[in-house]
Amino acid sequence: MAEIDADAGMYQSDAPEKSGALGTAIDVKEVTKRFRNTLALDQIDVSVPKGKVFALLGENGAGKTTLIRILTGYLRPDRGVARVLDHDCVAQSELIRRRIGYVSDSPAMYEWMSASEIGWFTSAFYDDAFPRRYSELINEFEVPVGTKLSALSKGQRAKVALALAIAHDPELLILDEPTSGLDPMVRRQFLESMVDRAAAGRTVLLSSHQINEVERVADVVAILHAGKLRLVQPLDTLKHHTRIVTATLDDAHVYCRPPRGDVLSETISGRQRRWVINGLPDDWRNDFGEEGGVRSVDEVVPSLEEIFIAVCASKPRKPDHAVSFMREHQLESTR
Ligand SMILES: Nc1ncnc2c1ncn2[C@@H]1O[C@H](COP(=O)(O)OP(=O)(O)OP(=O)(O)O)[C@@H](O)[C@H]1O
Repeated sequence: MAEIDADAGMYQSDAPEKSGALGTAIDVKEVTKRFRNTLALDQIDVSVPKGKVFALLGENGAGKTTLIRILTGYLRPDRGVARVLDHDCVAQSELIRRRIGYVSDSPAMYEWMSASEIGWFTSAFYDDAFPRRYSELINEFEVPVGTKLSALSKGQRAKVALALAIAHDPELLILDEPTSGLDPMVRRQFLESMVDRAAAGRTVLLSSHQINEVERVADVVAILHAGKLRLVQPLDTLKHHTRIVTATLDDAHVYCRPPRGDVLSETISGRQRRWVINGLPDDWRNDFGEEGGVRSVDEVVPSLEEIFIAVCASKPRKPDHAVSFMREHQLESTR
């Protein structure tokens, strides 16, 4: 059972123990981070259930890397609490880094080592199975093992960073733009392996600009916009309950109220009104039943990219209009 907190507009669960059968991998409460004049993160509240591929989307500068750096203990929040695998991200960052796999958007590695040497070096920090898994991954990715990292291509280096992050079979894998630099075949292979990881109960946090790829693999999607978390929803729910509704009016100058639901964006063009609406009720057409001057209405299923653009193109709204937030991955209406 869950309900909407009318003041905060956020989805609140009254049964946190039910938040995913496997528990919670990431729990962030009211996290705020400022760099001088930039509010990089503004009261972020999010919880990621274990066993899910969680995609973090946002424009350049939205705050994705800042959030990831807080989760991995490389940055302290100014306010709020972040926990990963039940450890505090400030006080227990060492523990967290042992238990997770992390690939940053610009992985720093010992350039003078070869792929096999860096695998051997890193294996000292992990279990006995690390060298075997690392070597399997490196072979699968077809990375030359004896060449110095400095002499590898960008894509080959990305593959080494990924193999190092995955080889200890972490409970949580955090990836900041993981597929940039990878060729299409490896990208596909890699993303499919993320789905397999989630099916095996592992959790994956994926920050990416490749929205079409995210759409193929994510269970839950979060959209950050200008430091605010604007939307968190299971992808199925988001796609099932978000529509582009277009109304054609008799007169271009008449006001037309949008149908019920959370209006992510509104576009006015001559006699046409176009809304991207999350949480559109099935009987939305009734909203225009008694409306004079509406000639026709139509609905289209948007792609994730269209939803993303609608969220990011609209002006930031106050928290009381924030789209539903889930603490368990079951669908609950936001209305
Ligand atoms: N160390 C820093 N010092 C000052 N400002 C910073 C610092 N790190 C991040 N910022 C600012 O915080 C905001 C969020 O940056 P962040 O790197 O988290 O965005 P992002 O969503 O990861 O962007 P991108 O998709 O371009 O990687 C930006 O305005 C950025 O300029």
